[in-house]
Amino acid sequence: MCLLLGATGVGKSLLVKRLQTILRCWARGTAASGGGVLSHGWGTPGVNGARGCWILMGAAMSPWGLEWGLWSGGVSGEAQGGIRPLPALLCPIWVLDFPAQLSSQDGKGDLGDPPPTRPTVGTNLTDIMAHKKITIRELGGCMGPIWSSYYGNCRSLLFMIDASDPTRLSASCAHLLGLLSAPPLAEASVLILFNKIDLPCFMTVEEMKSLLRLPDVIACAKQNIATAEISARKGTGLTGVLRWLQDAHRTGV
Ligand SMILES: Nc1nc2c(ncn2[C@@H]2O[C@H](COP(=O)(O)OP(=O)(O)OP(=O)(O)O)[C@@H](O)[C@H]2O)c(=O)[nH]1
Ligand SMILES: [Mg+2]
Repeated sequence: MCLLLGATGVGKSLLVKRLQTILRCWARGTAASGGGVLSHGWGTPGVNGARGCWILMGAAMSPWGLEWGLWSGGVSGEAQGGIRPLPALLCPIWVLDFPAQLSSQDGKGDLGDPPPTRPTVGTNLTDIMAHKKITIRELGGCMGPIWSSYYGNCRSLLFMIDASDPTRLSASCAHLLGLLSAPPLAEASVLILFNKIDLPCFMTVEEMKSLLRLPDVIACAKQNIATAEISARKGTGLTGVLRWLQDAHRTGV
């Protein structure tokens, strides 16, 4: 179980929806390539080499680019974007792996318009398949007073902070310290997410971390704590969140 916590309106529900969209997209991509995830290596152009080039280009562009490229299978990269198929008899084939970046500049492109969300009153359970099934339990920000009833059986914890609204930092800090000192969460891996980095803010994330005394908090906490800067709206940093979840849930529940 992964707990997803944070004040109301920080973007927890949108994050879960975006993670689902990304995973659906990857699942379709791997299915289109015959379910085969290509590994680094060499192949013959025109057989699987050209397709390998396509995968490289698609993955570098976006998951949608990847899907489109695979559907178009066999169309040369040159025709679609000025990337020439490699002329040699053997050309590299790349792993169809997590793309490093899933974002577009306007927040509408790759992942589509952000789906609407409503304040979560209560709790939302969502299963995602990131190599194995991971259940994410979002607790609405308004449930803060009773979050602790849900700490049991928690392997990982995503704690979200609104990076566009430093006025709520002190409340987030109090919540975070409460979580880190809760005995049932002593073994959990913790990822602190600074969300909404697409919005302008008068304070940088580094300044916020320093205000939160985050280096000291991390040094003193029992848990393994990582941080990430993301935009659930644009998709920035979400592949990193999925990787982190995979690692945190590699064993156990
Ligand atoms: N600009 C921007 N808006 C975001 C981002 N993430 C979420 N939002 C918006 O913030 C608002 C609140 O998002 P939710 O996902 O409902 O927030 P929540 O944390 O689930 O809130 P509760 O369920 O009330 O605890 C919505 O309008 C989202 O579209 C982001 O990265 N950037
Ligand atoms: Mg919500």
